Amino acid sequence: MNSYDVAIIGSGPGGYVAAIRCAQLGMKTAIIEKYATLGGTCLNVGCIPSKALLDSSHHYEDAIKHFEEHGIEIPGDIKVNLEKMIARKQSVVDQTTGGIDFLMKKNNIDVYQGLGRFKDATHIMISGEESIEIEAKNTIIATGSKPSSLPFIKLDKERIVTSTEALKLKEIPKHLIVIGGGAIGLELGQVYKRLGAEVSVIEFMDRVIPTMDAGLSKELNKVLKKQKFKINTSHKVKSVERVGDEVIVKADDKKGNEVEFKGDYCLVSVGRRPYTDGLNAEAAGVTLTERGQIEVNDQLQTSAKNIYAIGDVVKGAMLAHKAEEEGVFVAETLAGQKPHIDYNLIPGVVYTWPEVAAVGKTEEQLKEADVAYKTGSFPMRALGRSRASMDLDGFVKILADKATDEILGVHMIGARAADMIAEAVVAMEYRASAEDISRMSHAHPTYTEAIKEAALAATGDRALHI
Ligand SMILES: Cc1cc2nc3c(=O)[nH]c(=O)nc-3n(C[C@H](O)[C@H](O)[C@H](O)COP(=O)(O)OP(=O)(O)OC[C@H]3O[C@@H](n4cnc5c(N)ncnc54)[C@H](O)[C@@H]3O)c2cc1C
Ligand SMILES: NC(=O)c1ccc[n+]([C@@H]2O[C@H](COP(=O)([O-])OP(=O)(O)OC[C@H]3O[C@@H](n4cnc5c(N)ncnc54)[C@H](O)[C@@H]3O)[C@@H](O)[C@H]2O)c1
Repeated sequence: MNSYDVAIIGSGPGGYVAAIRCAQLGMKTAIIEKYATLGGTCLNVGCIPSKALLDSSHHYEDAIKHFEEHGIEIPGDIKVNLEKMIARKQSVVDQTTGGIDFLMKKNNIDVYQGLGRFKDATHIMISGEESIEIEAKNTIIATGSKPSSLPFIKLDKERIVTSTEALKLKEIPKHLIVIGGGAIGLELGQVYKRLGAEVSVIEFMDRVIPTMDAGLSKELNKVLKKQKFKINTSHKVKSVERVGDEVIVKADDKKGNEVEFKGDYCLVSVGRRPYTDGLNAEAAGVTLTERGQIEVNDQLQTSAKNIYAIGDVVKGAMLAHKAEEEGVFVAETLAGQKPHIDYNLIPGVVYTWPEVAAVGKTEEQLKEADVAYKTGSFPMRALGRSRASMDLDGFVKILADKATDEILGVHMIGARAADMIAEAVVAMEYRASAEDISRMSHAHPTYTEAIKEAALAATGDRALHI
């Protein structure tokens, strides 16, 4: 029987990064993945394919809507070849997952394909083409998550679909009904909106992206409406039914009146659930929470001392970079180091256009905690860079401690906000004040000048370009 210092179950961003770090630190490492390709949700049916389709659909939208104003004329019709678009997405996925195979080989990590199932706390059965057993001194559970749904919805995966199927539709919906106005609903909704679908979003809460700062929700809502999305907030879906090629969704609005939506496809994007099916966690003495997550302490250690859990299957944000940080954290803990993760500084991004990005506390959280804070905002439209690209929507908002000026939260919506948020993370990691950012030179013309201007605004109303 093969024996390892550490075995990792699941090869998503949590698992494969943990494996690399364990191998770097000299541990004999195995990784177990039930699917034929490595990379988990993120690389196969999540972050990467969704961004590939967002990119392609963005090019198409630019071509049909914006090329002309740039003085670019294309004779004849511009058409979408959906099959080719989906094939390009798949080739991006294949290259990326192939890259993980390479990294496993480079780091001498043994890869097992098959479902990992605990026999006890130090033995794992792997049922793939043939069944084998391995021994592991330590195990990291990184089994991720699956789409969740509502109890009354029958997902037929043809017309009533989750994100997994929405990444490979065979036709552009005429009318896509999206249940859930979070990251998945809005990102994939925007893909099909750009390709020509009518898109209706039905959101239970009173705003889209309800966990982010309310200012971001408001601005995104405004921009999406301009893009002709139909947004229905404070709506409680009560039935979803397929009739032939039609999907009928019924919901109650804020006043309790029934509203009916008829479309040809329905995307159910109401969150994801931790995935532990087939793991036999209890045989290893690993307990789950009421919500089905693996229970862990602050060291990400489960109720079994030699077993750790990371990523979507434990508490916290369901994000690839959070899973990665946790993978490194556990590997370094096993090596006797004292790593640290500041969960307050894990940024959140929604890859709509304009992009939405944030780190730290929202205004709502600061109010709730009774923290005295000040704000500085700057609109993207006041930047020369934004005018050059005609990306005028959005703003940067900095929240800083009223007494000390320390930055407590940064919230932005605009072109390339996903990349810009890294500046705020660095600043907050070093506990910078708004004045610190306001005194740093930002290249001109860039979108990042809005961060400097917002910092100036937070430091005594000193913004220069408004
Ligand atoms: C459409 C979509 C878009 C997304 N976009 C983003 C984004 O832009 N940015 C971002 O940060 N996050 C994004 N996410 C979320 C991100 O994909 C997850 O947070 C991330 O994949 C979690 O990583 P993980 O390693 O915990 O688990 P996963 O990536 O889910 O990987 C778990 C792996 O474990 C395997 N597994 C499970 N059980 C077993 C078992 N018993 N034996 C063997 N293998 C097993 C699974 O097959 C899977 O491959 C997106 C998700 C979706 C669905
Ligand atoms: N850009 C990114 O980082 C990215 C992209 C996609 C997914 N993800 C992650 O994947 C996970 C799943 O994404 P998601 O968009 O499905 O979840 P989410 O939690 O981001 O959004 C789900 C939305 O559905 C709403 N909702 C819940 N129940 C509802 C109901 N009965 N009727 C109507 N609306 C309802 C919620 O209020 C919420 O706005 C999230 O944790 C997210 O962080 C991240």
